[in-house]
Amino acid sequence: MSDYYTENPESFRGHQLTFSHLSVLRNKRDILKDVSGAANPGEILAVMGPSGSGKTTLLSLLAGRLSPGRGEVTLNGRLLDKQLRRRISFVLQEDAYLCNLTCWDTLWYTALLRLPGSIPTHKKKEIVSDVVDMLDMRQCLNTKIGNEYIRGISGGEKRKLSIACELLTNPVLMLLDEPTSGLDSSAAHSFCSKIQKVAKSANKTVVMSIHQPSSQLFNMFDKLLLLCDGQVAYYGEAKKCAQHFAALGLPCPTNYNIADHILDQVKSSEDVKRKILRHAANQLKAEITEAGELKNGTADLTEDEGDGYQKLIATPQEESKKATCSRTSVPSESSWSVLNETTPKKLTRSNRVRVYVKEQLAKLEDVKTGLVDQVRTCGADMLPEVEGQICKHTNEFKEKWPTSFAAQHSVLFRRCLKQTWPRVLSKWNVLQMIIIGIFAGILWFQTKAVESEIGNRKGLIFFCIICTSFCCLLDSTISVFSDRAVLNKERVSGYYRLSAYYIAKNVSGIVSGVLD
Ligand SMILES: Nc1ncnc2c1ncn2[C@@H]1O[C@H](COP(=O)(O)OP(=O)(O)OP(=O)(O)O)[C@@H](O)[C@H]1O
Repeated sequence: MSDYYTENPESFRGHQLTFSHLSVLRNKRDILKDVSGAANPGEILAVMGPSGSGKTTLLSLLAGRLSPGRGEVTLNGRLLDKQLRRRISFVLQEDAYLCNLTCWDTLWYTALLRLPGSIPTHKKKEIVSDVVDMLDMRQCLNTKIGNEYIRGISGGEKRKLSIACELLTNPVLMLLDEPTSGLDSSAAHSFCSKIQKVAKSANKTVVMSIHQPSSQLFNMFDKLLLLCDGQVAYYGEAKKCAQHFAALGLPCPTNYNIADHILDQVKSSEDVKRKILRHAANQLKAEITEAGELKNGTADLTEDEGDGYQKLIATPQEESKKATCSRTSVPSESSWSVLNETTPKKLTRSNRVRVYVKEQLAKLEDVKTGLVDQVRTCGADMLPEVEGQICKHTNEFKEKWPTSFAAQHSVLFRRCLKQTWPRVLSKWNVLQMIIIGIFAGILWFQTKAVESEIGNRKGLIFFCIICTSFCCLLDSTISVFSDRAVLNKERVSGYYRLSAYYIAKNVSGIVSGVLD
């Protein structure tokens, strides 16, 4: 794997996604109601539910593309802002592409548009190559994407391409909306194992909505969020879900796919649904009460201690233990038990939390002092370099666009030409031009070079100009509709400025029109 995925420590450390009490109301109907949960780095959170249960709406909220009526979404404790939103990738159910480009062209132009201009070209090629290898896409690199008229890459390859385009930017969070729809169970399994590999090796947080996974696929998920009519029917470890439903008196029959079983239950009678939802709501309430008890214990902490506490209360919840503990310095289950054993029994729970927070803050202070000392021992010369690196990373993510206007225009111009080129050079277009040429030749054959023929000659020039302009205009008008989905997708993801696209499209249209 390229060091691009690991060299930025901030991104490799991973981002924990937390969403709490999300509610969306549309046309007086609760599309989502009080949905809470979390997803950890290196893990896959699967969102399941019957059709219309609110999976896509939830993913749109998590991507920051929709504002919730209530609730909040945070990444590593920070509310989603414009800067963070740009580091989230959202792969839609139906993705749009330029049909005449090959997979390699698509990836390469995406890399040129989305990777910061400061990365040299050879490094960008290396990154694209790595992503191709990660998703095992070598065999379709030179195949056109295609559309309903042009035979192109398969549905599964299209899904991989969508994910590859997003992986190029090294996102901190990947949201995939039904990435396996349209794939057979073995293709879906192989696809998800690749996603799992990427999540684990690059420490990405992955949330995917899925309809009806096979049992093999279901076992790959670390956590599961089951939705029923926009409400949480189950949230927790995927492998504990069978046990949970059995405890509710709804055991999964032997040799039956647990994913199918739980979907059947949330689609069954109103009584069963109510029972499942009530139980999930009670569970959530219990967790909130526990968190509330812990929070009360920090009322008299200082501001710094309070910050440490926020990290601490995130960890007792079962879901956040594993990943955060391995990557960051938040306590693990074992540290909780150590804490319980080593602190005097008379201390209340809130006081134990306080002692623990103080210890952790002291440790962090030690680490900070150690780092400063290390830099000092290596020589003061290193400081400007370190500072420069920090500023570079920070600025790269603060800048509004990853590349300059000129670079965007140049890439978009080449891409537009590549997209229109096959049409300009198509046999039908060449034949059309020959017929128009013959027609004009017959009409204006052997026009004499005398004053009385000036009108005729003007007519010929007018005909040629109108013919070229209309072909150009018609082509642009048609392509606006076909390219619109691509433009929308790329604009929402912040690929480029609209002005750069508009100018590139027009200039390439004129060039193709003249060559036509
Ligand atoms: N803007 C809107 N106005 C009114 N209703 C909406 C709006 N957006 C979504 N809905 C409704 O909200 C419900 C949830 O939609 P959503 O697309 O999130 O479901 P889903 O679980 O992703 O479904 P599927 O699995 O079929 O893709 C649907 O019943 C849909 O009709």
